[in-house]
Amino acid sequence: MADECVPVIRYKELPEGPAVVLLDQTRLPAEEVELVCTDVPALVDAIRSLAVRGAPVLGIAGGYGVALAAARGFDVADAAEQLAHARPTAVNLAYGARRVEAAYRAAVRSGVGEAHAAARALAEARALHQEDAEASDRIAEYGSALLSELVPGGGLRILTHCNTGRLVSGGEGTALAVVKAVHRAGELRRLWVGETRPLLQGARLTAYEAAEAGMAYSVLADGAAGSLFAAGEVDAVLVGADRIAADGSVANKVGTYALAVLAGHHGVPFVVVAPVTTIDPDTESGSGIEVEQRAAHEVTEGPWAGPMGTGPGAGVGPGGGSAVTPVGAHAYNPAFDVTPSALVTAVVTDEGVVSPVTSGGIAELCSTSPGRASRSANGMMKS
Ligand SMILES: CSC[C@@H](O)[C@@H](O)C(=O)COP(=O)(O)O
Repeated sequence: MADECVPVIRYKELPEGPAVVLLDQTRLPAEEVELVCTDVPALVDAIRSLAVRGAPVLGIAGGYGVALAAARGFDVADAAEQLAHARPTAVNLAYGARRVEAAYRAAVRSGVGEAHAAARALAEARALHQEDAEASDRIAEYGSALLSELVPGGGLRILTHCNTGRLVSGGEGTALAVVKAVHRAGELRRLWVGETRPLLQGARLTAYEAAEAGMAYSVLADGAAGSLFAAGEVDAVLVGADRIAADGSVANKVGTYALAVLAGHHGVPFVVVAPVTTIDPDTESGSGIEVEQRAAHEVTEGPWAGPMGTGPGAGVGPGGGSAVTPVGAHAYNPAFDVTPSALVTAVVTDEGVVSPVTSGGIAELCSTSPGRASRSANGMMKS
């Protein structure tokens, strides 16, 4: 990450006390604005409004939020509960909150006193942040090596969905970290960026990161993916994950499943990239993953004109945007969908690659993964 970038997330001592300071992703790419959260409700709002979003950084936000509660003398158990449930699908959020809560509780039990316990909570949150940055580097290595096996010869045209880069991570991200490594190696011909309706994480955020990295990229309407495959323009699909069940089913941004079906039909590798902390062995299968349902106005109003944008129609509809549907239109707005493992060529993690994607392969990875081991050792509870 270049020095001049506004940090995606940090815990900062301000004159008015400690705070979690976020790069407000709802304002990108128009402006880089920081959002200062001095209490847990403000951070929960930031998580729900997607000012901070994407599985790994949600874990970091959950961790810093609990540390903030401890430092400010709020009820830590309540804070962890609020944060763990702020959004239901990305397992990392509950993981981060519970892990830091467990560190705080262990410190309190050891009798070190509140101030030291708060310091231990912050140290744990910082460790989580650092681990995620390191995981990102390993993911990039594993992912780029896998791609050169799957699609030898370079000149790759990679299709991605949503945003999986530095904005979702302590490091360079997950799927986009792999793309960045391929780009640095001179082997990326084009990054196809699905716009990712309704909130345009692809068009707004991935395009922003692709431009920042100097990649050749094109943004496409989600509905244009089919014709792109039919034209033979896609060599591989790389996406992130919000939760991977024990059977290898993958919950990710809505629209991912359609891309997996297209990739399967056209014989194109479909690769899921995530840290091991996104694997949830307690969720047996995809049908057990809770998919967040979001407000109708995200679909019925143009995000470009509302809180996610700066267009002339801002502020017109009930959600703050300008209505694009008839008044009273109902909407179907799941934030995620679930792709069965049979459609996934490989799951790339910071601890290795699972391919073919089977429950046995996922279980084996978890059993040998230090990340997964520390998760249970730190008292992660299913939320
Ligand atoms: C590495 S990020 C993977 C996923 O979290 C990402 O693809 C995604 O679906 C994010 O959804 P969002 O609703 O923007 O939080």
